[in-house]
Formats: sequence, structure tokens, C-alpha cells
Amino acid sequence: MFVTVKDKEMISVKEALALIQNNSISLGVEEVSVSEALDSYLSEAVFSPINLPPFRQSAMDGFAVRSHQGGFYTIKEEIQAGDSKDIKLEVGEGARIFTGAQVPDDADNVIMKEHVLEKEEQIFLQKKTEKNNIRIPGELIKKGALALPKGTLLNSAALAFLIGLGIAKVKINKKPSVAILITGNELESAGESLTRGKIYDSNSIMLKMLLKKAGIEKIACYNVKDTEEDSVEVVKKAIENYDLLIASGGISVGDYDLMRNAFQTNGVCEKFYKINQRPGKPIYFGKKENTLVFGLPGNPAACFINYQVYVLPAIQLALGNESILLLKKATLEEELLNPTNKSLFLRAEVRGGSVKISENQNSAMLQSLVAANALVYIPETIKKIEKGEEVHYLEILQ
Ligand SMILES: Nc1nc2c(c(=O)[nH]1)N[C@H]1C(S)=C(S)[C@@H](COP(=O)(O)OP(=O)(O)OC[C@H]3O[C@@H](n4cnc5c(N)ncnc54)[C@H](O)[C@@H]3O)O[C@H]1N2
Ligand code: MOO
Repeated sequence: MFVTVKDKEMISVKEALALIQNNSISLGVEEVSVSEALDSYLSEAVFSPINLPPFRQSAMDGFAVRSHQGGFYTIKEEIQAGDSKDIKLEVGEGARIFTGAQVPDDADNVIMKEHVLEKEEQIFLQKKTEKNNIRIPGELIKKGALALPKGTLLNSAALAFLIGLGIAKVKINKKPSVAILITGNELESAGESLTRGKIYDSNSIMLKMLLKKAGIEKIACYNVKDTEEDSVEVVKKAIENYDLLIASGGISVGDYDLMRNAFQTNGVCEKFYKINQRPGKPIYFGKKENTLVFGLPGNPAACFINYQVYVLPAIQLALGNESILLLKKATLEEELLNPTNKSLFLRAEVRGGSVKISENQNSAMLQSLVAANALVYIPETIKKIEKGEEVHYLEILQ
């Protein structure tokens, strides 16, 4: 009897994402210095240990005065930013002051330099303003207030904010270490000459760069020969030493597509194999203890798209970011047909709320992905979308 692989074996995009969400890994927490925390996620909320600014601070260069009805003030002192002088002022007196300096307790106003006439030790106020140009303590954040919630992505502004509060160390979720497994006897490295039957390996650099973008630091890359022995051996080594495996190629149904078997032989528990989508139908996801295993298709664009849709969310969950796969909406520039019974992920350019689907959607083609900034998601049940209708898309960083 002939046996065929039936479409019903495949799961939907939503089912696949739910399985990834339900099988996330957590790698614990580590405390690092703020300067080493870029692109990490806070494992706990941070509260401000100080008022910011810590004291009444001048917002302008000018004169801190103890106000009165008249326009003349006697200037008796100078206060620079950083000075710790404790200056007493009588009514009608003032001190020359600079932006960022501590305003004397007696002063109720900082008059901008441009608003006075100066003569020797006297100033005459020419213009009255509403603002007193004094930043009050805790104006930016109060001592004890929530500075950053748990799960915040520590970008450069976040790191500067923490340092500005005097916080030198932060607790972050440990980042997964990742092993990339590149399969295929046909692969040659760029720089080498291309002999008969060979092509250049593009997936290893693509996956490495995407992982770097995701903030992953420990990345190893193994080349796997198309033999059962080598596949099993490399998978074993990678599972022992890494938190996440991403295999490229060898995951379809050919006689030399050996990765699914290599995962199984190594005791990986399969969560799904094949998704009802185009491109990237052949995809494997499994778990062994606290290690996640992905087998992505070798076709470069399919590999890229499956990384964005499935692997990146798994990484973000491990990092402690739960807001994964947030789809946005934009309007279609041209009518779109889905003649398949599959979900589609179409590379596209989204500009100013309008979606232009890239012309070439070939799963082996990288060139048309270069300008793409989005993957438009068309669910399997949708057959036609009119020009001007809304579609959902996933923003991609690459
Ligand atoms: N009988 C069937 N054949 C195939 C099916 C199917 O359902 N039934 N699915 C097709 C689809 S869709 C895809 S996608 C591919 C996936 O195949 P594999 O994941 O097993 O990948 P390979 O066969 O190893 O490679 C596919 C293609 O990609 C090229 N490749 C592989 N690695 C790299 C790399 N690192 N850099 C650049 N290019 C790479 C490889 O040479 C092949 O041309 O299966 C279809 N077949
Ligand atoms: O998924 Mo394959 O990528 O359609 O060629």
C-alpha cells in the first residue's frame, strides 16, 4: 500500500505558537553591572533609591532671588553646578546661579540671565515670567517610586536612567546560549570556489546575525554532515552544552533529511512537526529538559521567516519578555489572493500605514527579503483581501 504524508498531520500557526508559549524555558536570574545589561530584560521591578533631582535645582543660567515687589536685587554670591554652599538670602537679595546648581533654600525664583540688566553687584528685572525655573526634588522620579517594571527591555535609555539613579547592578534573566546546526553536503563557504552541485551557505551568517540582534551572546555554529552518525553526534553535543538548538535544513521528508530522527534518537520530546503555512511548512519544535530544539527548513527565506515567527518568540519568552508576536495592522496597496489552503507569511514593506507585498515570495530567495520590514500574516481561511482592506503584519528587525 502507498503511504502519503497528509496535510492533516500539520498543525496551524496558532497551535504552533501556543505550543511554543506552553513550552518556554527559564534559565534563572543573574546580577550584572548595568553596563553589561544591554538588550537584557529585568527579572524584577526596580524602585528609585533617590529623589531625582535630589535637591532644588536651577533649570536656567541666571539669578536665584528671594523675591520682593521691586525690580532691583543685590547679588551677593555665585553658585556653580556641583557647589555645596549653604547661602542665606534676605528679601531683595540673590545669587548668580548656573543650570543644574542647587538653589538656596531662601530663593523662590530663578530669573533667566536674558531677563535682567546687570550692573556691578546689582540686577534689574526687565521681564516677569510665570515659571520660577526651579526643579523640585523628585520632579523626575520620587524616592521609592517604580522606576522600571519587571520585564523591561534594557535599552540604552533604560541603562542611562538606572545609572542616573545611582544603580550600578541589575538583576536580569539569563540569556540562552544557542547552537546553530548547519546541515547539507551541498554547502560551501563564501570565499571558496563553487564546484559542481554545491551552493554557498547563507543560513549560518543569517541566523548568527539574527541572534545577535536578539541580544544573544553565546552562539556556536556546527556543520553537520548528511549522515545519521554525524547528525546524532552533533545534536547530542549541542543538547549537552546549549539551551537552544536551531538546525537549518534536513527537516523535510527526503532520505537525507536526518534531523528529526537525530532529535528523536537524542531523547528530544517532539512538540510539533510541520505547520500548515507557506513558506516554511517543514519545521520541527521539541524540548529536552530545559533545552529547546528547532529544526528549520534549509530554504533561506523559509528559514528566516520561521526564525522570526517561531524561534524569536521562544527566545523572547526565555529572556522574560511576554509580549511576543504583537501583530500590527496596515492597509493593502493591492488586492491579494490566497489560492492555497495554508496560512501565508508574505514579506512586505510597510510605510506610513500602507503595505506593499514584495514581488518575489520564493522560499529560496533572499534578495526580496532585503528591503522587507514586515511579514504579512494571511490566515488559512482567508482567500481574498481587497485593495485598501486591513491586514495583520509582524514587524521584523533584521
Ligand atoms: N517531498 C517533499 N519534498 C519537500 C517538501 C515536502 O513537503 N515534500 N517540502 C519542501 C519545502 S516547502 C521545503 S522548505 C524544503 C525543506 O527542506 P529541508 O529543511 O530538508 O532543507 P534541505 O533539503 O536541506 O534544503 C532545502 C534547500 O535549501 C538549501 N539550503 C539548505 N541549507 C542552506 C544554507 N545553509 N544556506 C543556503 N541554502 C541552504 C538547500 O540546498 C536546498 O536547496 O523541502 C522541500 N521538499
Ligand atoms: O517551506 Mo518551503 O519554504 O515553501 O520551500
